[in-house]
Amino acid sequence: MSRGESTGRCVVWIGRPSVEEHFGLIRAGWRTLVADPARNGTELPECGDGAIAVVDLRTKAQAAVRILDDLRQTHPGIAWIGLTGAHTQAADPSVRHVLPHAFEIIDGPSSLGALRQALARVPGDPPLPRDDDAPSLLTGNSPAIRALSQNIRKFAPVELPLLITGETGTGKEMAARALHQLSARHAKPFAAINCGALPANLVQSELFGHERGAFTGATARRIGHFESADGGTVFLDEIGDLPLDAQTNLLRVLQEGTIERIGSCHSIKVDVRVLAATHVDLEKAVMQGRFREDLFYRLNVLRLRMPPLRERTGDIELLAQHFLDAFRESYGTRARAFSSSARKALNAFSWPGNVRELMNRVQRAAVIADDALITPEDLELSVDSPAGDRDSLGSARTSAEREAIVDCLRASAFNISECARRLRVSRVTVYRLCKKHQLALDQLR
Ligand SMILES: Nc1ncnc2c1ncn2[C@@H]1O[C@H](COP(=O)(O)OP(=O)(O)OP(=O)(O)O)[C@@H](O)[C@H]1O
Repeated sequence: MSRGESTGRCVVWIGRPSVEEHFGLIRAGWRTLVADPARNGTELPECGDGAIAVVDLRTKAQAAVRILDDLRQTHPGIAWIGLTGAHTQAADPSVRHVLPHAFEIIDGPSSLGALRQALARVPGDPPLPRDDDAPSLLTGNSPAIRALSQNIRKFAPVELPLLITGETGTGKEMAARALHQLSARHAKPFAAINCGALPANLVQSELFGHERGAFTGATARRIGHFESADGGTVFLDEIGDLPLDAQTNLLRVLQEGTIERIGSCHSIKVDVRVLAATHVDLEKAVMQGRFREDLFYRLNVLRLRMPPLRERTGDIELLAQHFLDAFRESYGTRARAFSSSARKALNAFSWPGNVRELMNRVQRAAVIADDALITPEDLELSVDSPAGDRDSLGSARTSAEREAIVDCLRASAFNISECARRLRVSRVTVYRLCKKHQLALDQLR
């Protein structure tokens, strides 16, 4: 029993958390119960007085406030944290009215880090962190995952840059966190930066910082991620998206261990280990002149390949059950296991979105299943999956087609028109192909 359980400390999430939010809290040691207005109506999960409510006001705010009101009646004085978005303030006055009573409001795009920090600020015993048992975070027992875990243990203490390759959702960031936690740097910061999500004009400033007046709008000095992670690890996700000028500066960090803030000509020593990840072929990017060759060789000293889920024989059912157990406790769902046809469908499916997609499908199934056993329909999977016959040439073609579509959808930020333009096909064709490959856009994101 964790300290969180013994003191009644838990999170009651009002709304429906994304799978990343859900598992992010569970991994941080928080027992997480969900009151989803779309599913439970106004039914409240059973929680102790030490509970903290996280009220998701980004969508269906009024329904969430109704549940919060009920919870505050049964647990007067319960601390709650509000997650608000662009539309929250404009909503019903009853929603606006409740905001001043929040322990804290997190405004803007969801950030798990900010939520975890806000939860830690609520007075009371924090839960025991579970992040320290890093190797077991990579749930799985397949030969591929066991070999990977061995390599993570081997590479963690080595002070060299490392490149993690693998398809989307295979767990690259998880592996990077495990490498950090198993290294001598574990007590220092771990900074995860998605290079693909940074606006091109802000990349340098985000990574290396800037001086006051360095450019229009730089009204104060800003410390970049490399400086604030001094002594720790910097994880650069989607490294292939880093603009060329930032690549040059990154090379200097790797060669000389120094950075310069924008607008300054002083070098600052930084001691960070750089881990980078890519889901695109960096060798190809080098050949096309989009990625510096010298940087590629610097980063590619050690390499970890994250196996796609379809290669992890035996792990699919294990992971599915692992996620279902967590969702069952959180949602109080009836579903306990998977029917034999659901297991067959899980194993036959090709999982283009890998573990992330599996989590999403299991979450959805756990929420909607009426029975103790989850069916293929609950998972939105057909029993006759197109990937059933994996070794044939036809299957290889199907796989390549599916991968091309997933990559393109991702590169187009899941905008169908943009994806159709890039693939030079009609939007209808993109929809048809998504259907053919059972690509559910909301499960891949
Ligand atoms: N072995 C695993 N056990 C439990 N959860 C996992 C495992 N592998 C991945 N996950 C979960 O799957 C989700 C995707 O993982 P992660 O973000 O690490 O993938 P990624 O390869 O970095 O994805 P992307 O390329 O899209 O950034 C996360 O919520 C992560 O917690």
